[in-house]
Amino acid sequence: MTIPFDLITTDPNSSARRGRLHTAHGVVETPVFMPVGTQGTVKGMLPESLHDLGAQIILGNTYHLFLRPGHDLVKKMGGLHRFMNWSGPILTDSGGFQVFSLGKLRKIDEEGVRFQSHLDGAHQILTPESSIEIQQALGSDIIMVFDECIPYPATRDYVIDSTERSMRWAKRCKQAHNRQDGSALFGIVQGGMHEDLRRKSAHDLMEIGFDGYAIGGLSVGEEAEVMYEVMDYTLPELPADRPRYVMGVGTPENLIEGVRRGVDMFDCVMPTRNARNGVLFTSFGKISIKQAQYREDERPIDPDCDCYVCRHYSRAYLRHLYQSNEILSSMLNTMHNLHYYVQLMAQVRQALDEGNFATFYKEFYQRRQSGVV
Ligand SMILES: CNc1nc2cc(C(=O)NN)ccc2[nH]1
Ligand SMILES: [Zn+2]
Repeated sequence: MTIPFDLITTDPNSSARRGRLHTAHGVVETPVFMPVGTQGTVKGMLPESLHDLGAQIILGNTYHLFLRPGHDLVKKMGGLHRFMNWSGPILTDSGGFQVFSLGKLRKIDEEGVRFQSHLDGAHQILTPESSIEIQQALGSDIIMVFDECIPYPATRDYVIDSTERSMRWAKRCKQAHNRQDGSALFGIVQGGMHEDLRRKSAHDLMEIGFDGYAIGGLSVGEEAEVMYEVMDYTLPELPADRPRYVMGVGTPENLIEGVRRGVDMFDCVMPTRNARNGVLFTSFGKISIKQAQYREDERPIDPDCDCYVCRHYSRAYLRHLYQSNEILSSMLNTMHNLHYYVQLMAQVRQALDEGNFATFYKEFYQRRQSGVV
């Protein structure tokens, strides 16, 4: 089944849109932030806690689960939903990004990518067909095509050759995708930071036809302004009645700017990875909890946050846990950061429902002017 996407409203003053995505494991209200669960777990979070803070859909990484424990084992255990006890929708990326950022001695050719596992050096190969097979074995609700996330910077010739190959791979993915399990297949726009190549990639994908469209190849070291430019000229090329997903993005500001330009879905390791490094997101900016200034600070991380952590713990305690390298430090910091990201999107959806996204947008930046309290 194609994933029916209801476009509910488009903001009168911008390209922001409110939508609803129907998946085999439930409905996803958009715009949405998807926590990353790389190895079959959102690090430090119980699935129930994820659900309680408002997470709707999570992301699994094909590269990691393929290497360990193996997609055959996960399938044998009933699929990723059952394996990790997450009953909501799961989107799996195709492995394209990780194989380039983690794999060793990669060799790319028309067939796919040969690499050595970062775990044990074993020689492996990922192809469009095997990536789809792995994602279907995992039981993914939203499957991503296998493509190359082009490094930045790259020569125009490299971008042209790589993007054309990724479009050929996208066609092979569509042919390999078995729709019987109710999963959806999303195409991924590449094209580097070149407007003409991005527009052509979008059109090539629409020729093939997908249930949703992602913008890949961003958040690879480019300036935020370049990221926004790519969104500005790529998003209007995509069909309005299909979900748009920007991969690997981003900071809270990136999410708000993406929403304003018409993005429906985001994923990023920033809230979870920063949490483990003691960096906490708040409505007025970021806090590095290890700083001595928080040693006797009895206030919550964010007075405007109603998460479990902010209702029960002081900055002083969270600093103590971090300094002591306690397991609970990662757990509580992650819970707060994910609550911030997920609730930021809930506030965006509410503003779009109430027709005051413009006011929300202005206030989002005003609160950050005041700086950390
Ligand atoms: C953290 N930055 C970041 N950029 C990404 C790009 C892709 C992509 O183009 N996949 N085909 C995927 C994940 C990403 N994460
Ligand atoms: Zn909080």
